[in-house]
Amino acid sequence: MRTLYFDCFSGISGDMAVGALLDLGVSKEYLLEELKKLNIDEEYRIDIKKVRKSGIDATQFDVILTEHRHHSRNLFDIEGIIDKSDLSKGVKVLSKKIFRIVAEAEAKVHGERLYDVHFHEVGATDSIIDIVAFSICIEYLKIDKVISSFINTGRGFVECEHGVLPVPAPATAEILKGIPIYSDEREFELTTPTGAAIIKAVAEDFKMDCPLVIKNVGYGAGKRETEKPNVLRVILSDDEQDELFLIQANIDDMTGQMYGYLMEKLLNAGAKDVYYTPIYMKKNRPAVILNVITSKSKEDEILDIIFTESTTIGVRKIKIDRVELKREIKKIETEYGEVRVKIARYKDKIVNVKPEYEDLKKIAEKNNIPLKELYQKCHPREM
Ligand SMILES: O=C([S-])c1cc(C(=O)S)c[n+]([C@@H]2O[C@H](COP(=O)(O)O)[C@@H](O)[C@H]2O)c1
Ligand code: NI
Repeated sequence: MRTLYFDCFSGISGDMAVGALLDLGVSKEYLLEELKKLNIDEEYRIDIKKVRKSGIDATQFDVILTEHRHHSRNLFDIEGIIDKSDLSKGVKVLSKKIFRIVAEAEAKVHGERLYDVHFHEVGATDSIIDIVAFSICIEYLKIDKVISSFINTGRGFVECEHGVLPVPAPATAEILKGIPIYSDEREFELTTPTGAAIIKAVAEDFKMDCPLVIKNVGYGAGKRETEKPNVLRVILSDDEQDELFLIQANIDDMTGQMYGYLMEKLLNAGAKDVYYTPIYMKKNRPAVILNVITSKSKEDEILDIIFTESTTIGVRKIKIDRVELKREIKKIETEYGEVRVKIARYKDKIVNVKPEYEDLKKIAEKNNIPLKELYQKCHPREM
């Protein structure tokens, strides 16, 4: 199961949330392509760049309005923009959920009816883009569960269209009802109504202690420069033990080159291993068994290649378990330069050390030294 943990130690805003998911690995091209499906009657451009925040490499997501038409949109207008787009159903549902959370808070804070609420900044194009972009990114990541830390709201006062407001802003405070908040010494707004609505819409739980195995981390940059890193951190954990399968097929009518090509394609697509076993089939026909070890997550791609690049019309699938030694790759200096070695440990004891073939191959060709000599000379015992 894929779990995403929002570490809101520096609050959360719309652009930080999008920046963090991009930094985690959402395709920028995919996001920009999907956003084209949103027809907003205002010119804008999107700026996505890597920045350094207190030494941390983070992604900054910025919506820059290239024309300044003042928009006063209400929930009905915004739902219309989203519904008329060609965005996926999931993105539309989540985007409208986030906007409704803000609208309900606005209505409560100002004593208005829901559809009479006119958003201030959140109704502006940049906030619409932030919210829809976040929905696109979270769908792209195929997340099963979202957990968040307590929310650092910041403190002090903030100036906005309303005038000067206490932090958390009234709308933010309304949205964060029931959600654990805190503030540190930083005297400014760390969590905005958009950021609060986003985390409220997606997080199933809020806790500071969240044991998980980190698969990947992303950092979304906040605008302000502060001594503490003004970033939103997202942590992806994927506890799905990727099941392994042995896929087999008996083949007797392919040429050697075709077998070679098929093996290369399968390995390049991420098969854990590919090998052929010679057999004799009915009527003593010489043939091979194609053996492909693949993880479940790669299975579809592997099957595509087998059925398009081989002559087989059927495969056998056997679920297998595998016991693997802990491995690490270390770079070490040798007289010929840097060589990577693969180190395998069994019960914390090094049981195998092997220089990386590609590195030795480069050295052999560059220095005109026989490869076998390099394996002997560069064997880790002497390294
Ligand atoms: O846009 C809305 S609805 C809004 C409401 C309030 C209230 O507290 S009421 C405050 N603000 C302030 O505007 C900026 C931008 O907020 P985003 O959520 O659009 O990033 C921020 O300072 C809010 O406190 C907006
Ligand atoms: Ni307001």
